Amino acid sequence: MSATTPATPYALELRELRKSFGKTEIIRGASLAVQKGERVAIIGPNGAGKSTLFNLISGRLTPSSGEVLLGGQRIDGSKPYEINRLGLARSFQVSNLFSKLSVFENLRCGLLWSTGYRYTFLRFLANLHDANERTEQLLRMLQLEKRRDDLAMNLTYAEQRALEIGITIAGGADVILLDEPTAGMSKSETAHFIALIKEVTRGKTLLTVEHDMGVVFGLADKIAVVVYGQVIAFDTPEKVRANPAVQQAYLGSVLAQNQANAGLQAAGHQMEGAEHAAH
Ligand SMILES: Nc1ncnc2c1ncn2[C@@H]1O[C@H](COP(=O)(O)OP(=O)(O)OP(=O)(O)O)[C@@H](O)[C@H]1O
Repeated sequence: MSATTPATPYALELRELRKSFGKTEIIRGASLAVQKGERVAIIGPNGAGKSTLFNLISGRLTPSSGEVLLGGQRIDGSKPYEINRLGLARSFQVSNLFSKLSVFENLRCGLLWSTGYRYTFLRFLANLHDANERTEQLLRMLQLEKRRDDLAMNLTYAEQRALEIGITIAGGADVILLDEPTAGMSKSETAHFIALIKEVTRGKTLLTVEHDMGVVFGLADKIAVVVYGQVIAFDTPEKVRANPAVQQAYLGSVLAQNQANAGLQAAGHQMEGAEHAAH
């Protein structure tokens, strides 16, 4: 036996990842190490390379150089379904739901697909009972029990997003990638949905690409700031918010913009106060 105990591998690790499209390098040596169970929001300006990073992690794109490791195992160069089998699932857009299947059937398909039922019919039968039970559990978790037998196409937008996340987690992957999970939702739907995501991904490692700072600060244990194809900061929300390099490159302007409206009202009150003091 070796005298040194190997350290627990990261749930997901990017090592000096690079990706060029033609002559243009878009990902320029991005590194990131995510611990098991962490919830990470990837933020950054438009065109910084966030979606490209997601595509490199999930196998949709192959890196020009560098490594992607899932639980310590190299996955760069593997196909998306192989990466999925190894325990990484990525959310799909609503349009990828089976619109003419019921909510229950959509979830069960997601579950059976990831458990590899299609190899043999006997395995399919053996899995079916378990799959039905697990699907019922998921329905409860997603708060979609009342919609169990409705067709996916008849759900509200927020319910479709919930179903899509349900399908993503159905196969039991440990690492989940969600692309702007609350995009297009109202404020109250968003708040509810953040709580739902936290609930259904408890204990899992979660990465989201997110533009909405409310969602970022509500959901993430850590924030990875991507600027010009590199991860320029990776830390807790408080530390990222206070990081001068992040302020300068990105967050300062975004937060300033987000707070502008609220700030106007506060400024109004301060002005009133100042006028009273002057008199
Ligand atoms: N397949 C591709 N071929 C050529 N260029 C691409 C390809 N995919 C992405 N790009 C370019 O890479 C850059 C980064 O794009 P990407 O979508 O990763 O950024 P992003 O940070 O997700 O942006 P946004 O926040 O606007 O969604 C962009 O300039 C984009 O045009």
